[in-house]
Amino acid sequence: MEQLRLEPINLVNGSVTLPGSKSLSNRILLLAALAKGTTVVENLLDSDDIRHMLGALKLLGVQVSLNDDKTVATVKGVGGQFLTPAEPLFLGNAGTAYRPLTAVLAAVKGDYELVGEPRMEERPIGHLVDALQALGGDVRYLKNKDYPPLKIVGGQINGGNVEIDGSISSQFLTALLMAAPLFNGDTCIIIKGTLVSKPYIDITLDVMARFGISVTHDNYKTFTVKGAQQYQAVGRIMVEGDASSASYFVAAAAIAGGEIEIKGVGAKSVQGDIGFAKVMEQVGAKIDWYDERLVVRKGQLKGVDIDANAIPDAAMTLATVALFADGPTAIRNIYNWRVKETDRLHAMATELRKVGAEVVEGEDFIEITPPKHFNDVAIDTYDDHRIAMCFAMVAVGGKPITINDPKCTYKTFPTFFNVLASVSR
Ligand SMILES: O=C(O)C1=C[C@@H](OP(=O)(O)O)[C@@H](O)[C@H](O)C1
Ligand SMILES: C=C(OP(=O)(O)O)C(=O)O
Repeated sequence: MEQLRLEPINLVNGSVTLPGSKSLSNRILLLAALAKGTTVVENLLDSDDIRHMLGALKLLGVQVSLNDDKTVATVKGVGGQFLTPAEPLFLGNAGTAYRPLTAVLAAVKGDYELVGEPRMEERPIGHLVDALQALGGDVRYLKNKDYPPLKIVGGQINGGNVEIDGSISSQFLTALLMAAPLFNGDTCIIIKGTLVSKPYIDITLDVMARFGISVTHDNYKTFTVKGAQQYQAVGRIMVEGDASSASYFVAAAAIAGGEIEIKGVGAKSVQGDIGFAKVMEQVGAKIDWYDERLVVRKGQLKGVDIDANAIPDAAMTLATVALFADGPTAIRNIYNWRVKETDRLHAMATELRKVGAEVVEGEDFIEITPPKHFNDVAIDTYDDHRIAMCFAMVAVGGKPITINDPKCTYKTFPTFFNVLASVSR
């Protein structure tokens, strides 16, 4: 197995231009494909999750041309007329490809099989399939009930009232919202249970609006979408920088001496993970806010006790910032860490303990007391890009660390370690 040795970094300095947001890239590609007309997508993320969406769209008969560095895509929308693919759509472990495609393909004519990596077969999708089946969609499990892979016979869905459980993943509601304009009639979606990861719904509504579809909702409890609508191509659309990827550089500047300018997200971001920078201000970071960039400097870091339900991805970065805070940090209301790339609650607890922290792993929370002494260890990454990236903060804090399988960052940020090296002094 490949390993990456990170020597202590005491100072960070310079400017980072973020790659495009994963959440925005995959939503925009799918809606551009469904739309009538051509859309040019700028600052597209080039990573595994996006490659899986692009691969699926190609098999569905959508023409997408990419520039040399794969950050500009010209998408010829097919107006909702996909081809039946000659082979199963392989979607890796990309939730932002698998879930929205499931709902959309249930609503357009054709036969589809959606498959993924072994971990994808352990990530639940029952709440979405229940809702699609309740609407009359023909979606079947090919292996285990409630889990991928799926067989879908797409066709007309009439719409109507439908409940969806929002307690495990917001991506199920995102998927249903994106598909609902394709249904014959109007749809009223009623949220059952508490909706997790709520800010991702704002991203979905924002992207749908850019493609001409408005959704009304009553404080995220019920959502109403008109049926028989067509997404409209937007000409050119620019993908914001990835706010989750920004979290590593916000943290790095807060931990080490120096200053980092982070270009691509700021006060105007539509991504909820920008909230991580607000949390870091509570922790002690010094941040200057601009519309589309941040400038971050070190502060005296203290432990915090936060509800991180709205920022599940960036909250992993807080767990390694906690190693350098005065006093313990508690990160709460993060049960769904357990159903992502790996069981992240268990994996983070295990690896933080290896470094020397005292850790309490609750069913839906984690408490971290900083180490008295740091161990120079190799971090297992469980095929989870965010574990690899957030444990780089140990080196930023001046302690050597080894990252096993560093290429798992390719899921969302293939150049992460190079970008980190470019600001490390
Ligand atoms: O909709 C999205 O783009 C995402 C939603 C979140 O998932 P959950 O809603 O499953 O928490 C997040 O963790 C994921 O990385 C991206
Ligand atoms: C949970 C994540 O990914 P996915 O979109 O596959 O859910 C993530 O990127 O942290």
